[in-house]
Amino acid sequence: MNSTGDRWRGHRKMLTPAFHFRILESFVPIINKQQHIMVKIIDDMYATNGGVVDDVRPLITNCALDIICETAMGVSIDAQTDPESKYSKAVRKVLDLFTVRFLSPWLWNDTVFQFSPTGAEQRKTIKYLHDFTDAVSIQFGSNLVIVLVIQRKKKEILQRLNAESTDGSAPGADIDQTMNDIGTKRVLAFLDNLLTQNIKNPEQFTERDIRAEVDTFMSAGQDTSSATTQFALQLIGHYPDVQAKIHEELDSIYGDDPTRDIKFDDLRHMKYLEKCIKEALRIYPPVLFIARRITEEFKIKDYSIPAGTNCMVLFYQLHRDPKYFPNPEVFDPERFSADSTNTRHAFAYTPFSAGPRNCIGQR
Ligand code: HEM
Repeated sequence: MNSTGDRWRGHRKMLTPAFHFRILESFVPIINKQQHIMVKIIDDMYATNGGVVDDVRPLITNCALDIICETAMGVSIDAQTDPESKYSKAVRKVLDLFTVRFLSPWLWNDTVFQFSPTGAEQRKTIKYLHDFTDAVSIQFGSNLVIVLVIQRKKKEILQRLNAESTDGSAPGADIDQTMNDIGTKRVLAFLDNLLTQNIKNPEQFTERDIRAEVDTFMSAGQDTSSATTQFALQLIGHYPDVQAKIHEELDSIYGDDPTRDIKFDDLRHMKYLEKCIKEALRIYPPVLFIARRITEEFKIKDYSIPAGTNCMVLFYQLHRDPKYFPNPEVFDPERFSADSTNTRHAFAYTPFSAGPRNCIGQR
């Protein structure tokens, strides 16, 4: 996410196949496992708290964290069942420190930030997260088991690769076949995909690069997804007519068995819910803005923007332009009916950004 130029282009090309539909579909069992845990926690709270569930935000945050950890790294950190999990607290903290810096202009200067208590706290927390990515600590009850995930997984793949390579071909020659074989036994995480790239091109895609990409997935994927869910629930809660329609749609899918596992194909039938989520992303885009450094001078109307300028695109404001979204503060999922979407300017709504650096996890 922070790299530029050829390095970014090369990594983006390598990572794009990891977001293929087929791979996302293989994550459905993980999502089901975690959503069942969350529903049980909510049910228990409801039963023991006089029919009231006070605050679903931490539940959603922890569920999103468990899903992203398992899909990105193939390990479970049990954030839902162990709310004291040090890792989930550290992720939260890093995001909070980012907000503190953003709201404190005197900390924008890198040197000042480096010597500030906030900078020191951020360094400490990021170091913990890096160490975690290299050596994931999983808590099973009171036993702390340190698993060197990256090394362990690489070893597993290489052992298998060497065992299968009977014709004396170069290491890495059968890597795709080996990964297919491993994939028939367990769900392949993003990390497996990154390790495949590393085994194929160790110099072009190093173990350090793997760590950077896993970090990016964790930070880019977790907070955005959990914020979207929370904002969508809040908005739906304020609009009972919308809520009733969603209920009707879900009943038509799960009516005879409301507790059954979610299937990938169910998504195709959640047309109205999809519109609601899009509308929630319009009103409360989790990425409020993006920033770019201009490399070539260009003009907007009569204003000339010189090279070297830092520019921000404010999605929050863009999504409230009454020219494209009349009564912008009103939650109206019908803004995303096919007719409305087709007639609107393509860049009037960009919660996942647009262009070559848009969100790789959009689908
Ligand atoms: C509702 C959920 C999400 C939203 C609203 C969102 C939004 C965005 C936005 C606006 C950007 C562009 C940032 C920029 O241009 O500077 C971005 C980039 C990115 N997102 Fe997401 N994102 C979401 C979920 C995810 C998920 C689930 C993943 C991965 C598991 C992910 C991975 C990434 C990565 C790797 C990039 C950097 C792409 C690049 O630089 O080539 N995002 N996201």
